[in-house]
Amino acid sequence: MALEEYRKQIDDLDNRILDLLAQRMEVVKQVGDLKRKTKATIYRPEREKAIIDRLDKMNKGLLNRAAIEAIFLEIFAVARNLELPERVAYLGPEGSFTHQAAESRYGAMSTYTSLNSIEAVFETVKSDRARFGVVPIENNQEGVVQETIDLLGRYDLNIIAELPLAIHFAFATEEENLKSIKKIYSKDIAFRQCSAFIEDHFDKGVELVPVNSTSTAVKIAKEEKGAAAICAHIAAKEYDLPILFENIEDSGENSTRFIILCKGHFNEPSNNDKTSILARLEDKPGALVTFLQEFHKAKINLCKVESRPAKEGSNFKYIFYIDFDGHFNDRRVQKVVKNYWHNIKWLGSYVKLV
Ligand SMILES: C=C(O[C@@H]1C=C(C(=O)O)C=C[C@H]1O)C(=O)O
Repeated sequence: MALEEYRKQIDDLDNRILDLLAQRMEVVKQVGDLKRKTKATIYRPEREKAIIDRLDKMNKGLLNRAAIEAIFLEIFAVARNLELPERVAYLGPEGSFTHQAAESRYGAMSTYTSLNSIEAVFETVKSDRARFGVVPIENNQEGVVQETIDLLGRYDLNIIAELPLAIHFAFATEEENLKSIKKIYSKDIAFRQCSAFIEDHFDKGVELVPVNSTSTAVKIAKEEKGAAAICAHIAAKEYDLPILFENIEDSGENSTRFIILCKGHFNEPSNNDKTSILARLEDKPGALVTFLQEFHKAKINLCKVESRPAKEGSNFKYIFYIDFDGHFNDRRVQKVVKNYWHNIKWLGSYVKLV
């Protein structure tokens, strides 16, 4: 068949896809009206997961699960926006990895607010200036983001979803020749994670200048002669700084887990959930062991236990951040927590992705 004929077929199929999408959005609008009347929640991650699971199962074509997910997450994002445009606050600046994570879930049609600190994201969601907040909670090379854990204790917000993102760094500059580069701007953590690349390509004479974000690094490198930035792909694109090398990080397994925060939101069980809690246990020998043994006895898998010193004025010495498999409503989970009501703060139960 000639190219023109193939293209004709593609055009016809696109027309049908668009028509079907418009029909889908009509139904979504009705769902939106219904939800507004009943004051129900717009974002239902467990329903979105169920749709993707079902499509993945019935799929006989060329698409794999990742492709189905990429297409449908964008459709869901547009759908939610049609039900009720909802603002998403994230730890900025624009072009940060958190921005990239937020866009991967909320798509191109949502309204975003970039904020300067993790606490500002909590505060913005708390005071209803945004419906959702996206912040990092853990990097597999650097460990947990302690500020996020502490803020989860201080604010009454819920974790409604987790977002794992593979972190890749790019090397971007206006210079065409590496020899002309005198200064490299980036975040401290990025220099550490790209140390082999820097050693392999530059001598000791090059100055590594830490700045507060990789987006700032890009902005400076865009203006300054002889400068380069180590940054997120999205940041270089945003400021139109040419990328010379992609994926320059030492370890190919650098990933960050982000969480989505929301006020007063409860996800229905999805069959593959994770629950996060904060536990304040008495300062006496064996308190933590006894508590954790309850999970063991109930055959509940613990994914993470992090201890944080309790702040002054508290009767407790340590606070433990705990992730475990299962939904808070599961009978097994309820059995464990029923003797610990006073010690536990439930943070959220959400679809497990990691
Ligand atoms: C339409 C709904 O609202 C949202 C959009 C969805 C969709 O586009 O299919 C699914 C779940 C919700 O996040 C719904 O709850 O069914």
